[in-house]
Amino acid sequence: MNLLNKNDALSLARLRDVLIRLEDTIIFALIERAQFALNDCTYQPGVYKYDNGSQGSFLEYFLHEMEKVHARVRRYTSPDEYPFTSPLPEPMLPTLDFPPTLHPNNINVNKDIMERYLQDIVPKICAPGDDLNYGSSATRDTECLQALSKRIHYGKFIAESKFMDPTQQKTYIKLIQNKDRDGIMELLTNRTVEAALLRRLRRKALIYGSDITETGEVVTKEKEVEEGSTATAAAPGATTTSRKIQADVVADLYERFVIPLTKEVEVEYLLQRLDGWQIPEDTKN
Ligand SMILES: O=C(O)C(=O)C[C@]1(C(=O)O)C=C[C@@H](O)C=C1
Repeated sequence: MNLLNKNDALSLARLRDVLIRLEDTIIFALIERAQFALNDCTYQPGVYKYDNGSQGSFLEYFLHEMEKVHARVRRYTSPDEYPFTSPLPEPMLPTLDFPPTLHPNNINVNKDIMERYLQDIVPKICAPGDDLNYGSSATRDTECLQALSKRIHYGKFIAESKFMDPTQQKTYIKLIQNKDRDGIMELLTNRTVEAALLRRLRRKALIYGSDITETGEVVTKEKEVEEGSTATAAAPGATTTSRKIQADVVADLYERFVIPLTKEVEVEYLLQRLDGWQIPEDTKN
């Protein structure tokens, strides 16, 4: 998606295409993380002494160092990129002129994303234990977190696109003026799109998580289980083998966490949408 082009950034069909592409990024990132054990010590504060004075966990240290470099190459000046850490340095590249697609807002749900990722996702996809691959786990964690953050914050563009729809704008304005959070949530919800997304995700996760044998046979995780394969067994309580994740885990995490947080971003964005905005005369009544 070229966010320097305003038409691209506000077409609902194009935005949904971006979300579909990000599904692939997220599934592969999760599969990559699932190769390594939980490595809980990378998430606990104070395990190591850090040269940047950080008191947080190894993951936070790593994220901050990486985000500093990314900030220097202006990653976070793009309206679809949100950092997890601060303070960050100014870019060394000249600023790009993004057209003002989004209404000014202060929404950043990365704290919630981090919490859910650590509490719900990592324990589901990784085998318990410690395999000493701390750098590899943290690298994969940052890839998962960045992809999830981008996907979820795309809710802002989607909300803007829905708000700008002339057939809906009047209704949105009324709901926003009444601070009717539930009404806004209901209006922006499209259950058909959500159901199709979950079906597609299950299929994708099944295919991406499969192995192809030398004879070209596709061996899915489900099949391995059915046939009592000797492939690396999942650790007790974990829902994965050491390399692949189950299709249902991905769909479940979208259903319980990715879609609801995206919708939360949409609602929050819309609640701020009228601030400092001149309501057009023809939508006033
Ligand atoms: O596609 C949309 O209309 C969105 O708002 C995105 C999304 C999603 O998170 O995938 C969220 C809410 C809708 O109910 C459907 C899908």
